[in-house]
This record gives sequence, C-alpha cells and structure tokens, in this order.
Amino acid sequence: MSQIILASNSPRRRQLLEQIGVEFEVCPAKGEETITKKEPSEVVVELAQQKALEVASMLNEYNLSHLELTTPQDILVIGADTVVAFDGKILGKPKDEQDAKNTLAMLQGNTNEVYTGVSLVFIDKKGRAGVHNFFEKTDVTMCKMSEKEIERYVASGEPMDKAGSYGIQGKCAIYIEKIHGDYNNVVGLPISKLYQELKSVGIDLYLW
Ligand SMILES: Cc1cn([C@H]2C[C@H](O)[C@@H](COP(=O)(O)OP(=O)(O)OP(=O)(O)O)O2)c(=O)[nH]c1=O
Repeated sequence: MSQIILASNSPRRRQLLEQIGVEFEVCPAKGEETITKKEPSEVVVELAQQKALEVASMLNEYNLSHLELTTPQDILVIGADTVVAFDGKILGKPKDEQDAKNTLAMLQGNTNEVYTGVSLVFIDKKGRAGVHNFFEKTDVTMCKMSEKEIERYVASGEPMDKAGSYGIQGKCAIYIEKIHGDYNNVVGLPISKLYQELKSVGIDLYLW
C-alpha cells in the first residue's frame, strides 16, 4: 500500500488514523450527499461511498504533486459517515440549536444506535478502481437529562457538528451511562474494524 487518502473534514477521524500511526493525506469531499436508502446501515455506507468516490475522482484537483502521483501507484481513499438511529428516525447533525434540543430531549434516558459506514476505494497501478464497504454499530445509553441540562449542553456549542447532537468524547461524557460496542465507532471511525477489513482484502498497513 503506497498512499492513503482520508476523504474527510472530521478532526476526530483524522486523530483516530493518526493514533494508530498511519501516514495519510486529508482531501475532504465537497459535494452534496444524496440519500436513497432507508436503513441506517445502508444510509451510512451510501454516504461514505459518495464521499470516497468523489475524492477518488477528483484527486488531480488536489495539490498532491509531492506524492508523485504521475507515477502509477496504489491509492486507498477512505470515506466515512456517522448517523444516530433512534425510534425509527435517522439523526444527522442538528440544523440549529432548537433541533439539537429536540434531539437530546428524545435521546436522554434512552439507548440510541450509532452507525458509521466506511467506504474503501482502491485505485490500482492501472487506474482501475475497486470498492469495499462496511459498517459498524454501537449502542449508546444516555442518562436522563433535565431541560436545563439540555439547554446548557446545547449552549456549549458541542452538539452542532455531531450526529445525534452529542459528542461522547466531549462534555456529553457525563451523560453517557454505558455503551455496547466500539467507542471509536461513535466518535466517527471504527478503527479496529477498519484495520481488520483491510486485512481481509489483503492490505496490511504495516503500522509499526
Ligand atoms: C454520536 C457522535 C458523533 N460524532 C461526530 C462524528 C462525525 O464527525 C459527525 C457526523 O458527521 P459526518 O457527516 O459523519 O462527518 P463530518 O461532516 O464530521 O465529516 P466528513 O463528512 O468530512 O467526513 O459526528 C462525534 O464526534 N461524537 C459522537 O458521540
């Protein structure tokens, strides 16, 4: 594997890849996302794939001259998308503060499901592309929150760029009763499954 590109603006995803010692470039997707699926597991994979394919198809627009991409080589583009599912609803990032308050009023005292889809787009030496997608799910149980607590939390600004209007890794940690599954999946990238899935398609990251 010679070059890894993370198709994401998310600082959390960047940190998780850095944490395991992977060398990569960040080239965020810019396009509009289109949802045609209904199941959360299918929605996150669909959106992750749109991000990864968009970046893969635009690689020449990024200033990657230092990667010597004129020489054909293998490239891996990683796209990811996270949503929260609760009571038949799929919750992305809040539209505004009121939306965040309504979402938290619904999630508090209950268990929600966090889905992250990951799309791996491979471009081989001959310019051929291949795609491998997967998702991970984690159950998150939140403590009860009073209206005042929800208001204070939303006023902190933390919910605004997060699916389900909460950040398990941030201030909201005090309202997380328990989780079942991979913590990193909630933060935006199931790093263990990513490594295992890469291995299953014959890619060893040779991390250390
Ligand atoms: C539930 C939860 C979500 N999140 C974040 C992960 C994702 O970054 C974000 C969901 O938005 P996404 O649309 O998945 O990702 P993004 O817009 O941040 O980045 P990009 O599309 O460029 O890859 O919510 C947390 O950080 N903590 C949490 O506890």
